[in-house]
Amino acid sequence: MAPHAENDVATANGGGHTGNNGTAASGSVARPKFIVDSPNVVYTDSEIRSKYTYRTTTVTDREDGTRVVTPKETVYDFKLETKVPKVGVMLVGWGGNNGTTITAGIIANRRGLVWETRNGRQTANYYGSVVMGSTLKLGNDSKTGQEVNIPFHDVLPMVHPNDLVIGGWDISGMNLADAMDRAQVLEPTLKSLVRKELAQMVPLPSIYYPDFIAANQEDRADNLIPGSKASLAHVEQIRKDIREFKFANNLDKVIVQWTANTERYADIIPGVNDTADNLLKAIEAGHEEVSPSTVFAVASILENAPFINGSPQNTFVPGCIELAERQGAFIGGDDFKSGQTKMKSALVDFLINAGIKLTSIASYNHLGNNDGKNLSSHKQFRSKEISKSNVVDDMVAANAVLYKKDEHPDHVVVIKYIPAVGDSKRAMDEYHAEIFLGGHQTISMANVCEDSLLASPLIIDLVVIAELMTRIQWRPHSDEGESAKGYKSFHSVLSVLSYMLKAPLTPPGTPVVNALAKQRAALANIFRACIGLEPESDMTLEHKLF
Ligand SMILES: NC(=O)c1ccc[n+]([C@@H]2O[C@H](COP(=O)([O-])OP(=O)(O)OC[C@H]3O[C@@H](n4cnc5c(N)ncnc54)[C@H](O)[C@@H]3O)[C@@H](O)[C@H]2O)c1
Ligand SMILES: O=P([O-])([O-])O[C@@H]1[C@@H](O)[C@H](O)[C@@H](O)[C@H](O)[C@@H]1O
Repeated sequence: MAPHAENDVATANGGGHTGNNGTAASGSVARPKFIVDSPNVVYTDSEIRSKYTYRTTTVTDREDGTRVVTPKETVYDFKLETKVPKVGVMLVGWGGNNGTTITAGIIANRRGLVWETRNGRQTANYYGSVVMGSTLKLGNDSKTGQEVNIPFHDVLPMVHPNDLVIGGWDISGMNLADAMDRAQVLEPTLKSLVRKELAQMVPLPSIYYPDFIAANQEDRADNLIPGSKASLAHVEQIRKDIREFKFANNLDKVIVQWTANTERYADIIPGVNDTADNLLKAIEAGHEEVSPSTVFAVASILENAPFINGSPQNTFVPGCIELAERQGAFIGGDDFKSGQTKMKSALVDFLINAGIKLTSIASYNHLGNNDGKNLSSHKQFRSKEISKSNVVDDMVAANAVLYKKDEHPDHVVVIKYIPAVGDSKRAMDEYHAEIFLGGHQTISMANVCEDSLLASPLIIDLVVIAELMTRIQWRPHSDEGESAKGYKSFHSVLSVLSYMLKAPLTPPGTPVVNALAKQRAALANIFRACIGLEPESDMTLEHKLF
């Protein structure tokens, strides 16, 4: 049966319809990687529309003590624009270790560079990016029954990172080639191949409010927009920068991502940053408690450019979240989850779900890059300590067999600055647990994390997925035909980005999920729903019931 197509708008393409799950160069429609043959999926020349039945289970505890479990079905209509736009990404902190590394990495991939290393010839890749380096199970082969897995990037039409236009701001005016040298992350042979291009790239001047980052950063601050506290002029300058970057590069969309230094937490002050209007007034009044990252977030929201916070500070004060909701703009954060914490969330998920009672986590690391230098200041470290500590909370709270209410493992986070190791962070962790009959298990782990080489691919994942989310809309299922009525975007707070982040920001009042496997499953299954596919349950009944 030919796949369902509305009004035959889609033209047959080798018998199939020009369904559009593929990858496309920016601004074009991709050839299909696959088509979904279902009455619940409609392909047009510009959209994929799916009718999706979302199945959950509600639990009700009756007064007589009976617990009643009720399957529940909600039917949604999803609509995905399949044209892949031309996208730019503006990095705040572009001249830093992550900013220079991701810029060089995209150029290396775009040009297919190969360079000599002491281990032999190295070809550019996107390893460490879930979008570019991992796969998803599509289904089982109709003949052999074997799993069919496809590149994650192919499940829906997504921007290819090679097509991203990169720019941004930095309080340091150093060009990207010299900043790449300063970062001391990349092999000299690779640097020599991209140096000429990076030397042409100079970060835009940025805002610098000294009290928010370590005093030891002052010597970098030579590329500044005048003014040492929040102002509407700062918001307008950043908005202007975004518009001009978009125009100059003929972009359809711009995504703004904070990869600048970790700031101290901002105090949440009623009347200052508790509501959108108060925050805007506080910025106009130059209130000392409005941080540079919040000013960037506000400017991005007002330009309807998705803003993602790759650092742990509380950029998204309540007024900022309310502003994003009011403007229908996307925000996401906080704090890239790159090495030690990603391992922690996977290991804790495994231990607790194996019924092993984790009783303590000692999480130490030292590093010698500028991030570590900034974190050597207590207030900035405190921001990171919070994001690195809360990552186990949901997994512990979900297991009342092991943990009494409010009981949780001891957990300490230590970060030390040792310049000698540079960007090559040394993480050393000890996980101590109670096992059967009073026994104990102790897992000691050394994890050398090349911090920027682990974090930079996450910048790609965050940008590509945030952009994709701007092309997905939903509505409660309607039989009123496929008019555009009633569709709306996902909530402004993109909790779907949680897999890449230590402290996932979620819509106010909704739960935070840190379990790594759950985060990835949510991402994959939401994308499957957009093409009418059921969540991957891994039940494989086809291999059990015969
Ligand atoms: N593995 C990782 O690298 C990793 C993981 C999680 C989070 N992070 C966070 O990502 C951020 C960047 O990490 P990095 O290693 O690239 O740090 P970095 O210090 O090398 O780069 C930060 C850059 O931001 C610039 N900067 C500071 N304040 C600014 C402002 N107000 N406007 C514009 N630029 C500003 C600095 O000049 C510097 O170039 C840090 O906050 C870090 O905590 C990094
Ligand atoms: O993601 P992760 O490896 O757990 O955490 C890292 C920390 O271990 C490191 O000390 C810090 O400098 C990085 O910014 C990053 O936050």
